[in-house]
Amino acid sequence: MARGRGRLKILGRGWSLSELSAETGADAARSDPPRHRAHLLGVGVGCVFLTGFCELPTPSGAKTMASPQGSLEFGGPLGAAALMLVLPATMFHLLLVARSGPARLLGPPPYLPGPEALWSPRALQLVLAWLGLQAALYLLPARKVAEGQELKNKSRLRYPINGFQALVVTTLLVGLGVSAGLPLDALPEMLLPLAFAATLTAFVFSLLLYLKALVAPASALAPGGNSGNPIYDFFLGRELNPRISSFDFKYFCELRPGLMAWVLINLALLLKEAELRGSPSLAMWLVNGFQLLYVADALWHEEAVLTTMDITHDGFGFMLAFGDLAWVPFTYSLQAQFLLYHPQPLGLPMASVICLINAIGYYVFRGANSQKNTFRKNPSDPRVADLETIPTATGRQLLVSGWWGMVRHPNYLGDLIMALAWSLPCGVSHLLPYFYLLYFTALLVHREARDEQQCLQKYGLAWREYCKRVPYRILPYVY
Ligand SMILES: NC(=O)C1=CN([C@@H]2O[C@H](COP(=O)(O)OP(=O)(O)OC[C@H]3O[C@@H](n4cnc5c(N)ncnc54)[C@H](OP(=O)(O)O)[C@@H]3O)[C@@H](O)[C@H]2O)C=CC1
Ligand SMILES: CC(C)=CCC[C@@H](C)[C@H]1CC=C2C3=C(CC[C@@]21C)[C@@]1(C)CC[C@H](O)C(C)(C)[C@@H]1CC3
Repeated sequence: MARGRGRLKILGRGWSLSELSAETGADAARSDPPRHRAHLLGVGVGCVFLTGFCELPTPSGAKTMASPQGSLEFGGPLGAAALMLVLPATMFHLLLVARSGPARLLGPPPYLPGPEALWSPRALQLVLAWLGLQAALYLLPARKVAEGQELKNKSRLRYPINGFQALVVTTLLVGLGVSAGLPLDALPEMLLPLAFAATLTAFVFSLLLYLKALVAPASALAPGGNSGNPIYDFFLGRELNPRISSFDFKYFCELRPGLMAWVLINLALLLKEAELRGSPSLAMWLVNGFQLLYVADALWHEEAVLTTMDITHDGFGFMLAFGDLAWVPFTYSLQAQFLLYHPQPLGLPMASVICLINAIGYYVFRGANSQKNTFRKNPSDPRVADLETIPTATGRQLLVSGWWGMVRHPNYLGDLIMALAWSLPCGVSHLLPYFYLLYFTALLVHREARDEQQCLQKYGLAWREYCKRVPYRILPYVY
């Protein structure tokens, strides 16, 4: 099947963009008996179980703390262990299925990749070089230094606000690289080994973070993630704001390497499509444009991330390290991956409707997030001073009109509307491009429940009053 200058080659169990017809080592590896890989998986699972479920004593010198909820989140150690296997497995499943002919979300993967298809020293070098570049940009002088929320010891950490600047410099560097012959269009063929290298990096990084937390003072530990169970604590993360000098690992990872890698992968998929079919499709343009807007917006409003529960409440462990470094770039680019292998016709009228849906979603998302951030920074700011509020015993107030009087999480609603707009350009013939919408709904429903729990603890009766005044959580009159 040949179109444009490039060629899509069917590999029987999947699609390859390779121009070479010779069977590569990776291809050959696919015919390995799955028995061997099942054995390896078994050994991996065994290790996790051995180290985590024997209720090992708390590592010497470690300070343990009960979760403020009194119970463990994410299903405790068993849930955490399951998630540590299921999340990477899901990511690899999606990467394999997106390039397969049938592209069935719920079917089996087209083949089980062998070690040769996953492991590539070059991919690991690329991942480490990318992290190094982003770390260097993080250290550049910032236009502003922001203070985080007050910590247990009453101090506040300082954070550089130069994420957008890093995005601009990265764009310039990538542009220069591509015009000098950097083969960005080779990236789509490397997604599997890159995702594996990113997962490995996240795992090793989480291990180092876990060890670092053993010597951290008690005041530096997160409210969750310090149960004493190594599996659970490794997953959730023990230290709240792990740093070396002024370099904050969690803040760095949350916004920069993963989000920027996501749009870079999208761009590589767009370039590859242009090479194969003469020009990128309208659907590919929309997906690239919408997601670039989302990432640029996050970096432009970088300071706002300092009030999210990831920064203020959650420790930095495998969940966030893997989420930031591997899950975001390799699964959030799923729609663009799908479109490269399954081109979808999209007319202008439908494209306009989809743009409108994305614009509505963005309007709600940005409006709600900015209203809360403005209010939290300065309640007498003229843009929010007229809004109705409920006082709380902590001295802080809760908004009960404006966006936050419509539902208790209007920002989630806007985000979900955008998620729908990102899937629609992929048509309705496959469920696969709607994975993000389904996963994101589950993530936000769970996140909303965690946040409610935390707010109830923080604000007590005032929160109950807020729930009475604003009865719906995310979708008015439905949920
Ligand atoms: N794309 C992705 O993968 C993800 C995106 N997101 C997005 O990140 C953004 C941030 O989400 P998240 O950190 O979960 O939570 P929110 O930004 O919704 O923050 C929740 C906090 O806001 C404060 N708050 C709640 N209600 C009120 C009110 N009525 N008045 C004033 N303050 C209130 C409380 O904190 P306090 O009172 O202490 O200020 C509460 O803990 C969202 O837009 C979400 O959609 C989130 C997760 C994943
Ligand atoms: C399934 C899994 C591995 C879970 C880990 C969850 C993480 C992927 C997400 C937790 C909170 C996130 C946020 C964003 C990206 C996804 C993660 C890391 C975010 C940076 C996306 C851009 C937004 O504008 C945001 C800055 C508000 C947002 C913050 C939370």
